[in-house]
Amino acid sequence: VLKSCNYVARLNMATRKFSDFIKIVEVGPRDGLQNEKKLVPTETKVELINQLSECNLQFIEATSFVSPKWVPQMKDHVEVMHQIQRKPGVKYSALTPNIKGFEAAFASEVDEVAVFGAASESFSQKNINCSIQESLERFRPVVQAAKDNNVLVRGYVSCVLGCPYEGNIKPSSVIDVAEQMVDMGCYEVSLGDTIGVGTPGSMKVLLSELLNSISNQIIALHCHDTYGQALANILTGLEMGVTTFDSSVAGLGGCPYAKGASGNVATEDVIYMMNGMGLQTGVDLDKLCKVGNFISTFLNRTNASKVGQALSHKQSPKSLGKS
Ligand SMILES: CC(C)(COP(=O)([O-])OP(=O)([O-])OC[C@H]1O[C@@H](n2cnc3c(N)ncnc32)[C@H](O)[C@@H]1OP(=O)([O-])[O-])[C@@H](O)C(=O)NCCC(=O)NCCSC(=O)C[C@@](C)(O)CC(=O)[O-]
Repeated sequence: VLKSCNYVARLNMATRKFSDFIKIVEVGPRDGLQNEKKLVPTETKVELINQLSECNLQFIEATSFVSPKWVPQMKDHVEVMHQIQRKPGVKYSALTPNIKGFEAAFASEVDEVAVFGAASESFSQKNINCSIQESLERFRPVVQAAKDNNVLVRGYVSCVLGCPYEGNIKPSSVIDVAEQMVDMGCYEVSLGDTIGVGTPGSMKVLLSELLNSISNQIIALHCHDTYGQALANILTGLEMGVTTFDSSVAGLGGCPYAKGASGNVATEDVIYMMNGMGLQTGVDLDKLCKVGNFISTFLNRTNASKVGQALSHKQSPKSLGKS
């Protein structure tokens, strides 16, 4: 206990923050499912989101209002938003690549939207069919329309630590896109290690440069776990004062336009680590493990969360992972 208290004290000193609350953005229903080859029935998506809401997750990315030709799995975005049971206090968000997506998302009463760009030209072309600069021009009216309607906008930057088409990406390319997103009015920028190639070394280099111009309080990390580095990268972010992390129940996920990328870091694993460090997320790990088992069973695959696997063999996980 003493050790973790010391850690939190050091972390607070490093971050000049007086709170030990960590914001978790659950992206399983969107990032987790978008790459599934077989269409997941709308009722299963709705059930997943409802169960996640019961775990006290406060931010759930529910779907994306993208072209059904590009990502068929998300084509039931309207139905999903209409059928979920909204739990008071939970923010349900969606991706919106353009104004058409924003208008549909707004009509479906999303609480927040996210625009998504990249630090790699090739990935931008493959994922959203335009250059980085064109994408930023396309996001501007989305952010403006959202502002006019009091909807918060998050910005994603993909490929911050590597690109499936271009390899290494310079921090300056990430910073350039992130700064433009902040300038246009995004309240938070999530840095995506889309193919999970980053290490604490490259994460530290990126954040050291990026945090010179953007506050750690508006940065989120979105780590895929392809090379098993996601928790280590998150810890690096924590040590540098980042307090918002994206994750996906049961480690589901991958991007349809980033071949070979595995799922996001599992939410269960992140919560277990935060609990062990004495950091607060408010998330009920016991319930979350059950949700991870539910969706893994539905998809007929092994639960990719280490914690989910370990705890499904124990009787009560409640006392575990606590400092
Ligand atoms: C951006 C576009 C639309 C450009 O696609 P485009 O083909 O250049 O767009 P367009 O404007 O020429 O329109 C083509 C067709 O799409 C329709 N359309 C156009 N927009 C919409 C919309 N919003 N909703 C529904 N339909 C739409 C439009 O109406 C038209 O329909 P048609 O006339 O041919 O019947 C396309 O490339 C697209 O949808 N891409 C999405 C790709 C995607 O979702 N990727 C995964 C999410 S990003 C990710 O996973 C990374 C992240 C965020 O997790 C972070 C990380 O890990 O790095």
